[in-house]
Amino acid sequence: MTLPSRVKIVEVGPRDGLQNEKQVVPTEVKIELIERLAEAGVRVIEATSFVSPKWVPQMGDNAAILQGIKRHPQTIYTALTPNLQGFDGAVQAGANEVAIFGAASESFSRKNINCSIAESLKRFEPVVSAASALEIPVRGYVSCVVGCPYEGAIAPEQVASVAKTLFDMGCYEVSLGDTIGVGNPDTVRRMIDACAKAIPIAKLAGHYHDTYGMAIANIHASLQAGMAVFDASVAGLGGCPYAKGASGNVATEDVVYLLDGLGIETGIDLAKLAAIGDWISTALNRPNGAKAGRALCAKTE
Ligand SMILES: CC(C)(COP(=O)([O-])OP(=O)([O-])OC[C@H]1O[C@@H](n2cnc3c(N)ncnc32)[C@H](O)[C@@H]1OP(=O)([O-])[O-])[C@@H](O)C(=O)NCCC(=O)NCCSC(=O)C[C@@](C)(O)CC(=O)[O-]
Repeated sequence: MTLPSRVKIVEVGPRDGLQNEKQVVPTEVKIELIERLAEAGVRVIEATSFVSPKWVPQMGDNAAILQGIKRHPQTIYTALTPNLQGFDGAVQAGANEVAIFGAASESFSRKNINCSIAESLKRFEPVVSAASALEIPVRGYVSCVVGCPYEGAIAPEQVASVAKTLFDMGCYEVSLGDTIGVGNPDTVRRMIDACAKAIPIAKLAGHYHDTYGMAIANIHASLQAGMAVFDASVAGLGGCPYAKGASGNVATEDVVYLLDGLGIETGIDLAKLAAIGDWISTALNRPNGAKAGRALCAKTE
């Protein structure tokens, strides 16, 4: 299979990355992060989530973020919305796009959004209808697409079934989340192949956490399967509250380095991205999780 000539990167650092930070990250820092990412050429940024602040206090400043950012005219600013309450908040604050998030594991669904998979899918229906009435695109997520911290291995057919339900409901794209980063090129490829039987591969995205250092290899395997949309987090921000020692999403710098090397366009300026990763890591007082970012910054010191 020939690799795609262009890949869409969905930057999830401001949401998926920061939601796990123990310390409260000042709203101004989040806003600066989002603005700098857009300035570096990132065209889709998951800026925040409209979830219960009791569940995820770090995202409690969601409206202030969306209302406070200086917007780049070509960048889409998205937000997670688990229900109508979240959707209404996101729309009022000016989200260009929203995302609903389900799981392929019953136990994870209950821990994450306090309901079964079937209940979650029912709860998403009115969100998709309301979004469709306002012509707001909806993205779908499926978590635990390879493994679950509570249930172990997850069958590819189970992932495909949830992904297809989200797609049929009206999600324009379904992002497949290896939430705890246990996938390898083989298991990820089998999972993608099962999903691609149900949904066109062009409508699927890869969302790989890098807990065991497999994310870049999984992205390469996904490119070979024909996937051309990947979620990533600058500086590899994030972690998983359900897996001890888990690291965050694959670092955006590492993904762009790979794609640049393969001659695949992203529109993102890698040098600027590396500088952002260095800055946010310092601001959060945490190690920079981007290997390519660290190497590039070391060269300019
Ligand atoms: C889904 C709920 C809300 C259900 O939570 P619940 O407690 O079952 O909800 P409820 O409807 O019974 O409401 C309880 C309270 O929450 C409030 N509430 C209800 N909805 C909202 C809302 N939208 N915004 C703000 N507040 C809300 C509601 O108003 C009420 O407030 P009270 O009357 O007690 O004061 C909760 O479980 C929740 O917020 N979960 C969020 C979990 C989360 O954000 N997880 C991380 C994101 S998913 C992820 O990271 C995976 C992903 C996407 O990256 C892919 C991957 O890597 O796998």
